[in-house]
Amino acid sequence: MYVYQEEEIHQLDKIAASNGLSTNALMETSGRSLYFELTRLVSIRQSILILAGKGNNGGDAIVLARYLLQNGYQTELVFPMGLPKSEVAKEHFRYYQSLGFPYLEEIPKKQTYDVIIDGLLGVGTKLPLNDTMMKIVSWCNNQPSLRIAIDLPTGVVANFGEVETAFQADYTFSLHGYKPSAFLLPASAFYGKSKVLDIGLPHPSQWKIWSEADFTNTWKTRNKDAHKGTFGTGLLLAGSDEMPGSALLAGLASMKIGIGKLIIGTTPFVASIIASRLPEATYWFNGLNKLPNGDWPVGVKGIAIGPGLTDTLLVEEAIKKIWETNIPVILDAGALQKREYPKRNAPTIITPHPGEFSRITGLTTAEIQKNRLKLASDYAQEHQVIVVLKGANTVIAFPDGSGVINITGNPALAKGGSGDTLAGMILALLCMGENPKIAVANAVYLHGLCADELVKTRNENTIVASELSNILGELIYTLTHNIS
Ligand SMILES: NC(=O)C1=CN([C@@H]2O[C@H](COP(=O)(O)OP(=O)(O)OC[C@H]3O[C@@H](n4cnc5c(N)ncnc54)[C@H](O)[C@@H]3O)[C@@H](O)[C@H]2O)[C@H](O)CC1
Ligand SMILES: [K+]
Repeated sequence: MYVYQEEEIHQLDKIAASNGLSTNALMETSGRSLYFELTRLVSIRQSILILAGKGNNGGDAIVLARYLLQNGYQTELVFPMGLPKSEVAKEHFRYYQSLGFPYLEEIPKKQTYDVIIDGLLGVGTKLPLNDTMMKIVSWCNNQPSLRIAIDLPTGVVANFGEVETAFQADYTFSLHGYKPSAFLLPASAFYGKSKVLDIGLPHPSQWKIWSEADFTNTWKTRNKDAHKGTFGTGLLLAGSDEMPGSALLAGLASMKIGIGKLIIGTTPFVASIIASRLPEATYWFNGLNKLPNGDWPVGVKGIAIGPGLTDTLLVEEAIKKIWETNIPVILDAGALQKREYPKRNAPTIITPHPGEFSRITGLTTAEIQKNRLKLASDYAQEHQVIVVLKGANTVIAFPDGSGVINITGNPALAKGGSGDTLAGMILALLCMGENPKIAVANAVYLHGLCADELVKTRNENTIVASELSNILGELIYTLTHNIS
């Protein structure tokens, strides 16, 4: 499941056309795929209104209308913005007319329809919508009909989350791949259920949705001759006297996901509180104070620093020392500041929520939320770090420009401690020897999936972060017990 920005779709069409697969052919495939998808939702007795715009989104709608009419569906094709203007849509319109099929230029508003198809605007949308378009969209949204959007709901742009008014779709059938706005609020709320239709183009996209198959294909089972050293030693610098639980939550998550050995660098007070709940970890008293002197526990394969840490000066001193090593590091919570990152031969992973990303970048959270993919990706490439931008549909951007969108998770995660848990999960998978991209993607995926599993039987308000780690075992078992 890949994600494409507007420019990438236009580029792919151009390349296909110059190599012999015309846009006309792609439009035919799009309309035909839409027809087959639609017949799974709509019966032949239902009335269908198809709204076609002047561009290629309207062209897809014309092809769809032809297939529906050829197969006996009660279909009305309307061009409320005027007749097709794009050359390819014109070609399909000519063919449509040659078959004697009818069309209208105004919506017959006295009638109601079982289904309304939105083929008004697609990836060529420029906001704002003009008045006529606004009125049409509002009219559609007030109809009792099932609403289906072609490629994206009119009023939503492909790349960003901004929306004023948009077609409120029940279903959106996206062509070739998802568009970023399907994962960016408020736009994503207009998509309804979305599904990608294959139209025969290749997939050069660097951005994908992390799926269950991605998880199961990459999850490694433990070898029979494994010992605790096989699964790495992690150093967790976390927890302060005011926030002792952060160290516990991150530590629990690390151990329950499978790390071999965990050393928690924290205060004696925090250790005395949490050790009885996490006796499997070892404790390095005042590790944060000792680290700047170069006093290291041996054999550490990964470091997470920040959960529950408040002493910024101490954290910064520790980070300076960490920069001298080639140990993978996760900077979370109290370790997230505006900073430069030195060149190292090990991944640096930052895990900000939008507020923290705002602190790091100087952008407002509203700016960040509208454009999460691009901003995370720009930062990752500029600073050569892995950015885990948390929130609904966590975005993971890699330094090479590629990225992953996670679609597991729900509002149960909007609670203190869930970030600590995620940091612990990432630390463990890194230490267990996983490739950093996969480690981060799988940790984010599992973290969300734990919450999805819990809300199957529980109210989302009532779930606390430690419960995520508690169900990891069963969840991973269910996902992987068929893997040989
Ligand atoms: N590879 C693929 O995925 C394919 C997708 N196809 C479909 O083509 C559209 C994109 O078509 P394009 O002609 O580039 O853009 P649109 O149809 O979205 O609209 C362009 C048209 O609309 C005018 N316009 C833009 N904004 C507004 C506005 N706010 N108000 C009024 N009018 C507006 C603009 O000036 C143009 O005239 C894609 O989404 C798919 O549906 C193809 O089938 C080929 C393969
Ligand atoms: K549309």
